[in-house]
Amino acid sequence: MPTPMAAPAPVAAAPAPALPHVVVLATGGTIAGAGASTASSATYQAAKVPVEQLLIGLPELGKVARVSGEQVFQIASESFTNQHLLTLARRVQALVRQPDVQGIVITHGTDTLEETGFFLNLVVQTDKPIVLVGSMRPGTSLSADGALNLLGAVSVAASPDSVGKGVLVSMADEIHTARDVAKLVNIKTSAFGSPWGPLGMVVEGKTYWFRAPIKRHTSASEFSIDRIQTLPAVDIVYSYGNVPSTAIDALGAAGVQAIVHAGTGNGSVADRIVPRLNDLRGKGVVIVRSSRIPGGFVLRNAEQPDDKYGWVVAHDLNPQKARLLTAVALTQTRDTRELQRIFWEY
Ligand SMILES: NC(=O)C[C@H](N)C(=O)O
Repeated sequence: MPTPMAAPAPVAAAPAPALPHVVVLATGGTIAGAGASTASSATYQAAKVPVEQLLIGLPELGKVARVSGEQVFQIASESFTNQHLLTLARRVQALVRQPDVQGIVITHGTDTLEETGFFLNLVVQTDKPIVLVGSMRPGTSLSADGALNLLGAVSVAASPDSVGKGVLVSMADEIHTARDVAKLVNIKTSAFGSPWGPLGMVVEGKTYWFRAPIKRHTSASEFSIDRIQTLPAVDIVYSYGNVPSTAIDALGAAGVQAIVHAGTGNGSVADRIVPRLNDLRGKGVVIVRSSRIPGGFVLRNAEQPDDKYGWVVAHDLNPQKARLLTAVALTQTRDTRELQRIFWEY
């Protein structure tokens, strides 16, 4: 007769690990937009839907994180100012200092999303994930992209694998470093790209990584929002055939601290513009030579004798990112060698 088997000892179910707490900071944009009909995919009002509604409409978020929301602004991103950047960075810095917060998601209009992301990458001191996300279609549209993008961004912010990778941008299933990414296409939902490729992908709430950022950011940055009260005036002039010096002269008269020249090709500068920039350089204005071409990078002392003129080159940063790095760097130094070191390192 077989001996009866002892009844298995009851196994106490291991308590499920607590989901990470991710704070969604909402700033507006199309991801909070509303159109008149489901056919309105490009005609709509941005910055209409409050953060509570965005989160309630996406119960799937509860499977990847404990999510709380906060409305920081409700604006279209083309209307962001330096003051908005400073206010947002201070709020993000305060939140990442809280031990009960594991990650931050920022919903943002796509038009200047890359600028805000890069600014935060430079000045927020943390290893915790900070992820920016937007959408190209309002939530009222057929095939709206915001909900899946938001779920992806919260998943990235909640993932331990995102720790220490700096500020990220999650759009259309891709994960980019905010340092590299730019809006390259309008209208299409695959609007964002990085000249050196995305870092990874987020699919069904799981992240897949293929590379990591090499440039200095967040906790390895020498800059801190705690030490920045205001940003100095730094503006961009765009170059093209037949370009006059009108814009440069006006910026000089307005007293800007630095001019980012969005040059043609390898940051080339028209012969009649060079002396105008050097006049301003002589008065202490910092000149940063960048390029209007997405991809590639500006070589020092190619096209123009940067050493002789005391100009700085923007490396591979697009003009709008070069503006931000110049402004942040100018809060610490006006020395052009130091500024150039900063452009190589960030
Ligand atoms: N797709 C968008 O979000 C565009 C909008 N104009 C914004 O940047 O706020």
